Amino acid sequence: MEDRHTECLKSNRDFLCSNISLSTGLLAKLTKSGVITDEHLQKLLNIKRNDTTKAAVLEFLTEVLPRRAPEAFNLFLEALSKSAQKHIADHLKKWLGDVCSEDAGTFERLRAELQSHYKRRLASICPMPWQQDTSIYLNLTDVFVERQLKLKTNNKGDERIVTMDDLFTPQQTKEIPRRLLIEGNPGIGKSTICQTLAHEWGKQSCGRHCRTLCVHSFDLVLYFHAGDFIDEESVAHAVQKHLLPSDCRITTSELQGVIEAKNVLIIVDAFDEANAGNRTLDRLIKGDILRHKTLLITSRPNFLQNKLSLFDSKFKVEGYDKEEQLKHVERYAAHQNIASAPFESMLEEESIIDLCSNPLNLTLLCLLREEDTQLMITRTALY
Ligand SMILES: Nc1ncnc2c1ncn2[C@@H]1O[C@H](COP(=O)(O)OP(=O)(O)OP(=O)(O)O)[C@@H](O)[C@H]1O
Repeated sequence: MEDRHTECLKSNRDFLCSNISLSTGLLAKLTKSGVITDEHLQKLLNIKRNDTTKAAVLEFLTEVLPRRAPEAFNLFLEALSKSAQKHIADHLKKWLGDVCSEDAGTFERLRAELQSHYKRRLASICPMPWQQDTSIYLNLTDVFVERQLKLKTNNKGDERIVTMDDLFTPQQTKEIPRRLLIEGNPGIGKSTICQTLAHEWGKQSCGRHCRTLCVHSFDLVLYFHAGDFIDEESVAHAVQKHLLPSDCRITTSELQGVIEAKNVLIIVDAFDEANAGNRTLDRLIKGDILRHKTLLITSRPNFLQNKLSLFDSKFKVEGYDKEEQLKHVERYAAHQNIASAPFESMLEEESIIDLCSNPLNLTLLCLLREEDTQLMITRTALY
């Protein structure tokens, strides 16, 4: 039986014990629809005969009904309605309706808070976060270059190139992947992929990601750095501390309820930076908690070796190809409102050609080139 139905029976126990009549009509309907077996029937009749109807109802509510299949609750309501006890079925339905609308209210508030958080915090990229004072910000939507990923298709090392739109597409097993891993070298664009996914979701509409099972198919997207889970006993605690404003009055148990009930994508960036002693993250990856939710982890290579088998889909993100390099510099130039020719010629410069396939290096080279278009960029200038 579903948790909310068990909760409903528990919260209305007094009312039900005082009001239900275990009539022959009700018992016959419960037996016919398979809510109770002949054995249950005999037991309930014995209790009713030797004790009271209340005691038999209590046995039914606590020992029988909660252990039956998920559909048993609705069959029970149907049996009540058809045996002249419709007012009891209506009472339970109303209780459920009230609780669901409370949950819906919490969900809507949480969704709105997260969307506004992502819209505010993730709209720009800061390519040099270590330079706090003179930080340069680039508009994510303007400069983002769509990435190709390599999806591992078997254990022999075969791979297939996919786009970001294919991230959540079911692979061989035809089941929606629940544990996804993206690995890639430093500066290759893992965090930017995560940021884009959360930011796109925050924008509410599908936009260009509408062709497949995209990020908008999730009710909620929870976007974390791996370090956000350190010392947090649950995902709900991490949401409250890292994703919500401190005056947002959604309790951790409300958060837990919404996370359990909804279709949630949990994005965790930079496993390599904060995996030691990170118990909640470990439990998430193993599926000890929230195993039916979708978890997307990013990491530099070789940090998840003993956990690789836990992932349904494994992707690699590698350096830019020539076309992506060109897009990167064109978008950068358009963003800064300057001609792209000097940036395009930079891509052909012998001394730095190998550096241009790394998005971080290429961004820094663009910043250098913009500072002084006469500057002949050398590797030394970059470092
Ligand atoms: N798809 C992209 N489009 C445009 N710029 C990008 C893209 N990916 C990365 N960049 C640029 O490269 C920089 C570094 O990328 P990012 O932080 O995503 O790399 P990373 O793989 O997470 O690195 P690390 O492992 O060191 O954390 C970004 O700040 C951004 O300037």
